[in-house]
Amino acid sequence: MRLIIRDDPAAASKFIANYIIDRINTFNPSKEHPFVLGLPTGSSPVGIYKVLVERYKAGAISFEHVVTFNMDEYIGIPREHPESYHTFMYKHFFSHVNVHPSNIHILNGNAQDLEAECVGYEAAIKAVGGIDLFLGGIGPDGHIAFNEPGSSMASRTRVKTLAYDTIIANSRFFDNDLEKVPKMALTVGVQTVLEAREVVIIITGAHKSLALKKCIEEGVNHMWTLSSLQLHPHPMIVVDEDATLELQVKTVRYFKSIEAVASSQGFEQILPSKVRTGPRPATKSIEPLPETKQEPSILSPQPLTSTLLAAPATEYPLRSITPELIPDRMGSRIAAH
Ligand SMILES: N[C@@H]1[C@@H](O)[C@H](O)[C@@H](COP(=O)(O)O)O[C@@H]1O
Repeated sequence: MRLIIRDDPAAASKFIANYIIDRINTFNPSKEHPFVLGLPTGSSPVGIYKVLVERYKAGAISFEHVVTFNMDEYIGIPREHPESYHTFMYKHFFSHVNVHPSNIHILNGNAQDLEAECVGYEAAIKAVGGIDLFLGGIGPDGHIAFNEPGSSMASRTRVKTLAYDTIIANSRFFDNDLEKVPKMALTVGVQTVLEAREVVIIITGAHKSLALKKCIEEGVNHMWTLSSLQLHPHPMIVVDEDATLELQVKTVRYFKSIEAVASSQGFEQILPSKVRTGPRPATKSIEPLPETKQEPSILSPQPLTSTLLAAPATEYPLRSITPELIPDRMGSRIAAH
């Protein structure tokens, strides 16, 4: 886990935008080998999109070969609604860069068959070889995408009822009228996020500081679904100073010192080159275990346990099927005389 602390939301956003640009450029995507980017909505990522658009206009990045998957979408409001996540994404990002409309994926909250929509979304992610980098934000209750407290850590894209706290939080976008806030949404699951090769989260503001504490200083807990990142091999959380208010001083100092020492040694903490540039597995998003046992190092920080824990739920070892019950009576065990 990397925790990057910056003075304010603008500096945190700039750090993430530059990180994403660096990742895409290093990956050097092509039509046959596109970079697959997971994207969030909400007020937190707005500053990131702003920098990405500026840097695109300055010629620092192209989205020509970038495929996108959004995290979530409300159910029951038209796509053209000013607060739909479709509208949000076009307003803040897609309309300003050269991403191909055919490469954009956003869940359709008005699909006739919502279940089929979710299954198809997971299949589409798999078909492009999995998500390279999932960018996300969190709610004040620590939810990632719309994976509200109590969501299964093995969850996948599905219909979700929104928590009352989230409905209240989101009412600011609906004239502060709870009645107008959609109560249901489609969302990628916790497991969908964990299967991305890399996850980057932005958290800003004192109102999210308790969630940050729960997610990084305490154990994995389905009541704070961001804490699932502790099971991911390459998570990075970027925060502003306000978001650290509930953290212990030693936690803040620890993560700051890690970053300072790394840069004093002349390098950033980077991903193993295979994760940065592929080659990607055809259908699985998790890298195969190395054949020879490798000691984890700064360039290969992937211990065996994290690989196993982040493996798709379907790949956990299956228990053998319980045999049919055979009727048995104590009497039948007593030898006849
Ligand atoms: N489903 C979205 C989340 O993906 C987002 O992280 C959260 C935070 O939004 P904000 O950044 O506005 O606090 O809002 C909604 O709940």
